[in-house]
Amino acid sequence: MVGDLAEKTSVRAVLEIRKAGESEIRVMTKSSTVDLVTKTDERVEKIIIGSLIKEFGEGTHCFIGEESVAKGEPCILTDKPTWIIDPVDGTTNFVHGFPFVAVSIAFAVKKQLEFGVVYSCLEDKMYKARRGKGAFCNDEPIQVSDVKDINKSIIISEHGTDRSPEKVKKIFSTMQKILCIPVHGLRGSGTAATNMCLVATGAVEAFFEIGIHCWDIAAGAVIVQEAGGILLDVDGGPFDLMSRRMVSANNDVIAKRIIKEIEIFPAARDDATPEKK
Ligand SMILES: O=P(O)(O)O[C@H]1[C@H](O)[C@@H](O)[C@H](O)[C@@H](O)[C@@H]1O
Ligand SMILES: [Mg+2]
Repeated sequence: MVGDLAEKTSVRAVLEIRKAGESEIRVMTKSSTVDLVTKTDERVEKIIIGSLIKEFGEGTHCFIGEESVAKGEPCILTDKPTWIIDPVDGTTNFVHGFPFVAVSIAFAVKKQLEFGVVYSCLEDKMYKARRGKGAFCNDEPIQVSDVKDINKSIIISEHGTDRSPEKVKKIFSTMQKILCIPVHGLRGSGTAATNMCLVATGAVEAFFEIGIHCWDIAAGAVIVQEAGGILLDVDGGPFDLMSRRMVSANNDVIAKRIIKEIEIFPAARDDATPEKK
C-alpha cells in the first residue's frame, strides 16, 4: 500500500539522518541567516523522492519537496498525485542537537490530502493517518484532547525564521496575549510536524503559526484531522494548505479562542508566482 511505502521510506530517511547526525554536519542558509539547511536535508529528500519514483515510475507522480523548491522547483499543487515532503523538519534543532527532528511525508490526489506520515526520529515515534481511517502513533490509535476550557490548555506556536522587527513584534504580542488569557503554558518543539502530532495525541490543545510551508504541515494536517481535531485559517476561514498559515486544534472552541488573539501579518503563499514571493 502507498502508505506503507511512505512509512518504509521515512524509516530509511531516518537512518540517513541518524548517520549524518554522527558526523560533521555541513550547515548552509536559505532565506535568511537563521533559515538553515544541511547536506542531510538535501540527501534525505533525494532518497525519498528516488524511492518513490522507483516504485511508481518517472512522470507518474508530482513532488513538492522543501529542498527541491528551495532550488527553484515549482510549488504548485495540481490534481495529479503529489507527494509533499519535508525531509528534515526541525533542521535548526538537528544542527544544534535539540531533540526534536521529524521526517514529514504527505500524499494528495486532486488537491485532497489522502494520508500523512510523520516520523519523530529521536523519539522513535511513527505517526500516520489515512483519510477516513483514523490516526496512529506506533500503530496505537491517537485522539486529540477533550479540553474545552482555554484556561486549562497548552498552546504551541513557533517564531519561525523571519526576524523582521514588525513581524517579530506581532508574533510575541500574540504569544503574550495567549499566555495571559491565561493558559497553562506555551510551548514550541521547533518542528511544525511534531507540534501537529502533539495536538493529535492530546498532549497540547492547539498549534498555530504564520510563516510555515505546505511541507511542514501537510502530513500533520491529516494526522490531526483523523485524530478528531480541526484545521482553520488564522482568520477563522477554511484551512488552506498553501497559505503559509494555520491553526490546528482539538476542537472549535479552543481554535476560535486562539484566533481572537492572533495578530495576522502577511506571508507570501507557497504557490505565489515568483515575483509575488
Ligand atoms: O526545519 P524546517 O523544515 O525548516 O521547518 C521549520 C521552520 O524552519 C521553522 O521556521 C518553523 O517555525 C517550524 O514550524 C518548521 O517546522
Ligand atoms: Mg519544515
